[in-house]
Amino acid sequence: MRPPTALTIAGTDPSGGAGAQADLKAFTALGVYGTSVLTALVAQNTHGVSRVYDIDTDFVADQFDAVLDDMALDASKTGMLASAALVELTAARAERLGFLVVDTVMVATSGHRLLAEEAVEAMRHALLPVAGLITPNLPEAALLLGDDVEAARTAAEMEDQARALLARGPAAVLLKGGHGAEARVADVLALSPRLAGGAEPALVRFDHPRIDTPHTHGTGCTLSAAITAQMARRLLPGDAGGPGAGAAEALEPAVREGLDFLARALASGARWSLPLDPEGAHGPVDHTVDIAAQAPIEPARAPVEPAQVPNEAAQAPVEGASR
Ligand SMILES: Nc1ncnc2c1ncn2[C@@H]1O[C@H](COP(=O)(O)OP(=O)(O)O)[C@@H](O)[C@H]1O
Ligand SMILES: Cc1ncc(COP(=O)(O)OP(=O)(O)O)c(N)n1
Repeated sequence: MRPPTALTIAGTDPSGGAGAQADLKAFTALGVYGTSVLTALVAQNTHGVSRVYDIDTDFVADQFDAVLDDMALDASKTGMLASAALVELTAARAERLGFLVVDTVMVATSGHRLLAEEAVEAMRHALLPVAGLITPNLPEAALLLGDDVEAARTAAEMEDQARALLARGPAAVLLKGGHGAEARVADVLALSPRLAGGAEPALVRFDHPRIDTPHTHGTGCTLSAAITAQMARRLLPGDAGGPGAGAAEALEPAVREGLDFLARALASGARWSLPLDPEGAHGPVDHTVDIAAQAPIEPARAPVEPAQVPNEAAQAPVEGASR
């Protein structure tokens, strides 16, 4: 038996909240076998990115070969692609990636560039046309539409931009509204006519309460990975390659369940205090939220309160703890 299998093509986050680490956690949490092709090594944590170490394009190609020569993929997602060369390398392999979710990562919340400026054009002409779903946030959607386009501010503008992005070739667009400030967050899913099975694009609006938390590091990565995992679980071999009947039926529920998973992970992560210095930190979401709910694991020690950290207190064995 082959389990549902997915690939993330992404940069790293050693602190575990974003990038390939977040993607693999989300795949695992949702019962999907995760594989990875790393595009850049990023020194970052809940306070931001300090350094990016590029990986040679030919070594990224070798990683693709290692996975694709060995395993069949139901779905894949891209995160940080770093350069135009890596955007094009990925696009050239699209046919073998299963249903392809493109998270159009460009700039980290901390302001660090994760995609070279000149690579935006490669994303527009090479990757958008081969994507099953793209998941831009508001600033990314504007930039994909043109260098002088402004981010959408209203629901009507979001719908217009989602439709305009569909015209660039992806089978579907999820325009994420997390960057607004309203009490409710709205995301718009636009399905191309070929996916919606009609003459016009179909629009679905997802509206949910904004969770009051500073811990939003990796929300975009986690959402796109959760949708990828849901597609991998739903698609039969043969469905994934094009926006056929299987993908059309699977996509809306996959997006809905991906958003629900993220909402649970955000709500649970809101109670965490991982950063040693909480001032200005954006902690991760809780990818284990469902696993912990299904099979509660007895804590090996009492939870550490922030005041006990650092460092010796966190490392000293807690009395009565079994490890
Ligand atoms: N505080 C929040 N409460 C609830 N949902 C959120 C919150 N922040 C972000 N989201 C959701 O997380 C997803 C990613 O949001 P966004 O911040 O727009 O993208 P990115 O992380 O790529 O910049 C979206 O679906 C958005 O609705
Ligand atoms: C390696 C890597 N890839 C992507 C991101 C961006 O993560 P995202 O989920 O869009 O949100 P922030 O972490 O920027 O809040 C990243 N930081 N690192």
